[in-house]
Amino acid sequence: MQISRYSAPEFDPYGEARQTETDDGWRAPVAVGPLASVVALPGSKSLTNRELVLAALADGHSTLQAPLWSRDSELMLEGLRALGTRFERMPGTGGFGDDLRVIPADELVGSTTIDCGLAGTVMRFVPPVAALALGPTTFDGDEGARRRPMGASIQGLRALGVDIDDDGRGALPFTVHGTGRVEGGAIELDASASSQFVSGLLLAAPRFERGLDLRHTGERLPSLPHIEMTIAALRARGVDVTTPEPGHWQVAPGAIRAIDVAIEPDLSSAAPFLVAALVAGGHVTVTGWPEQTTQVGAQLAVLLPRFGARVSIDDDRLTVRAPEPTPDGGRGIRGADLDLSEAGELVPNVVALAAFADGPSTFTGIGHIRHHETDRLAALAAELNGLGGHVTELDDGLRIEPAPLHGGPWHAYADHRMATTGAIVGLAVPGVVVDDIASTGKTLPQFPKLWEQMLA
Ligand SMILES: O=C(O)C1=C[C@@H](OP(=O)(O)O)[C@@H](O)[C@H](O)C1
Ligand SMILES: C=C(OP(=O)(O)O)C(=O)O
Repeated sequence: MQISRYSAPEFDPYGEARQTETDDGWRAPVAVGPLASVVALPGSKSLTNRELVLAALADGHSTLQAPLWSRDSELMLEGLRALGTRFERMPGTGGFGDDLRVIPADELVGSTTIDCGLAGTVMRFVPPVAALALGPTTFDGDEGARRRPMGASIQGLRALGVDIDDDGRGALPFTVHGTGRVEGGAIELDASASSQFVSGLLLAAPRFERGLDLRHTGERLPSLPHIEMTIAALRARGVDVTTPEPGHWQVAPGAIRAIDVAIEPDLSSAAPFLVAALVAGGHVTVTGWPEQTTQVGAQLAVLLPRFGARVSIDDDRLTVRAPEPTPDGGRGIRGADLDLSEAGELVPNVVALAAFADGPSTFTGIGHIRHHETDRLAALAAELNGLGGHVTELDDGLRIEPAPLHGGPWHAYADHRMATTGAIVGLAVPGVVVDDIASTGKTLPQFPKLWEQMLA
């Protein structure tokens, strides 16, 4: 199947990070002393990509202020553009690139191919939009994307009356044969592999003729805060969404209001910087921390104290301070046993923290992160153990027993959060070389520069 590879004419999300790589990879800088750093971060991936979809389906022009500009948001933009949405860039208000006006298509049109890259939000949020377009839309992506589960999206759309051609593997590539309308109605699906199956259908549901009555049938439902984020974004645009009981959502058919939205900084991208304060010592402040948010990254304010961090919030600045060092000069980081099912995207960075604790940690409820950009449970165990660590894979989690680490190669598996996890380890372990720091372009193209600035 022919697909058009990702190419954004004006913007190379990997360019900036690539410049910091040598032929071997990126030599993770070692922290030479305690940190005293202030970090500002660009917009949230999850908020940006939800608002792009909703703005494309809205009843007028919407403006996104301070959206994220990264590979995942560019792929979303290109996908929606291919279906007829128009975009106008305007001078930015957020310090990390332009603002964006979104002009919905009078009529969405398929007859196109959409590259999902490795973006879960693109592969799960755009097919329901393509179902509302007239004509066939083929979805494909990176090699790693073809391993990510798509069965629940495909079956869910079929149950709503949408015609889809696939090869039966429940994965990319597949073709949605849009007819310009989706009947909608009541369906069941198993979203235990990803909350994004639910979010994707909810986002487009107001445009289905009968709306949507969706029940999750699986035993577990990961990443609930991300579903709450979807519901909040819909409600902010006047959509009637209810949750009669856990795992059951109803969306009434109706207009999606055009609004202007300010995108919050990405609090999950804050994780490596805040974890750095514990690993290197000292303190790190992240600016623009929202007072109220649906972002799961806000849980860092309660998660990091479980490892001994001291967290304070002063206006819109969140500061994380390292614990008091132990009498023998240790970092004073405690091990912790945590169910991280809500916060799967924070796991890689938190695992790096656990590797420097005084005692073991066990993280459970995260079997689904085997389906993220890579099998993150296997990748974290392999990379830390390759440097002398003692990490055991569990069915739905990881056990980390701290062990002295040594330098060596760190594979990112094209996974932005594996790359930043290697950077965290390298703060305290000389000679860690990350093979693909440019993978951070997925959500944070400025990562190497911000990391250097934090250490300066
Ligand atoms: O809807 C979203 O924006 C996301 C949902 C979560 O996916 P899973 O439910 O697959 O973990 C999260 O891990 C991902 O980074 C972003
Ligand atoms: C799982 C993640 O991404 P995606 O949106 O591609 O699922 C992530 O960012 O950690």
